[in-house]
Amino acid sequence: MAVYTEVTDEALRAFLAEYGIGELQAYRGIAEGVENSNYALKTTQGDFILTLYEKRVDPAELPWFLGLMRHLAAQGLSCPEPVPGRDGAALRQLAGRPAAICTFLPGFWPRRVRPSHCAPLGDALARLHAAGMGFPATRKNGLGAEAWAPLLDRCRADGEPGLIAELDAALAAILAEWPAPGALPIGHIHADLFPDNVFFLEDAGRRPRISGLIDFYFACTDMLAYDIAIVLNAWCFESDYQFNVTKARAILSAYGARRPLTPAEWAALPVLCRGAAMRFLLTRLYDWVNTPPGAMVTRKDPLEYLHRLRFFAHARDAAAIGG
Ligand SMILES: Nc1ncnc2c1ncn2[C@@H]1O[C@H](COP(=O)(O)OP(=O)(O)OP(=O)(O)O)[C@@H](O)[C@H]1O
Ligand SMILES: N[C@@H](CCO)C(=O)O
Repeated sequence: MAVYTEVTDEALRAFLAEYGIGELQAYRGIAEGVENSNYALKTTQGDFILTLYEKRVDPAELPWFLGLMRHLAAQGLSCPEPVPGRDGAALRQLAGRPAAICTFLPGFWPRRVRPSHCAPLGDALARLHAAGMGFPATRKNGLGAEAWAPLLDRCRADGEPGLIAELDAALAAILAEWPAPGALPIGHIHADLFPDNVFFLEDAGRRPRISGLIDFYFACTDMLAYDIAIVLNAWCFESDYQFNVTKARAILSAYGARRPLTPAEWAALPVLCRGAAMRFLLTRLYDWVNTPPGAMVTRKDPLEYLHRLRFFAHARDAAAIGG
């Protein structure tokens, strides 16, 4: 579940009085998500999402995330748009936590990814990258390549020794090949565009179209192709860990129709995919060894990403992963 901070009825009504978004009619905590506390609000003026920012989000960075979301929405990308209070401020305090209200997006995230989700996804990722171009402020990727060795060290004492040894070797190989700064095009990337952060609506023929992208709290300024690598990791593996090259091709060709990849990006794609697998493996492993038994949060399985890492380690070139 992800309601770490409980909000009382009274506190919420007092909070909403600072906005001009109507009277509260109903609200409920949202069980999904692991990072922040989320509430769905219904007011006399419509539906909204209230987020209370928890552990991993640095409050000093919230203006950047909210500013990026505002910028992307203004460029026509469908994403949550921060709603300002009567005083113009979108970032406020509630129940002792930084909090913001954003617009509600309709649609559902795909519990089972079908190939037909993948072209719209690739297209949306390219649109996101294009829309981000005019946002001037940058944010370093706090979970980028230089964060991985320290993260692995913090898992070392509690991780299974065979696994830690495999990760040590894999990480050394990834870092040895990692693109140098400036080698690939950079921009603002989502950095966590998993199926649960992409909402779809379907027409009568079950053809999905994207209704919006959510959860920009890992967004940062990094290699655009690294965002593609994250998406290939998160969307293209079946439950038996088989890589679905049809899905990957659909993502890559729809993305490339809007922004063709450079030869250097194609060449780097396999190592970027290994790096992305390593990043999610490590954060999941860290959470796995540091979440106390009985905590009210669903831990995600790190080993899913070990299988992905092993797959990408055998991919000789981009053609092996759908390029
Ligand atoms: N703008 C929005 N419109 C509609 N629903 C939303 C919106 N933002 C969040 N939600 C709902 O809240 C859930 C959790 O949101 P989100 O993924 O941002 O949380 P989180 O705690 O940051 O999770 P994680 O980082 O684990 O994905 C979503 O699956 C969705 O159901
Ligand atoms: N998408 C992440 C969770 C945090 O955003 C994962 O699946 O490990």
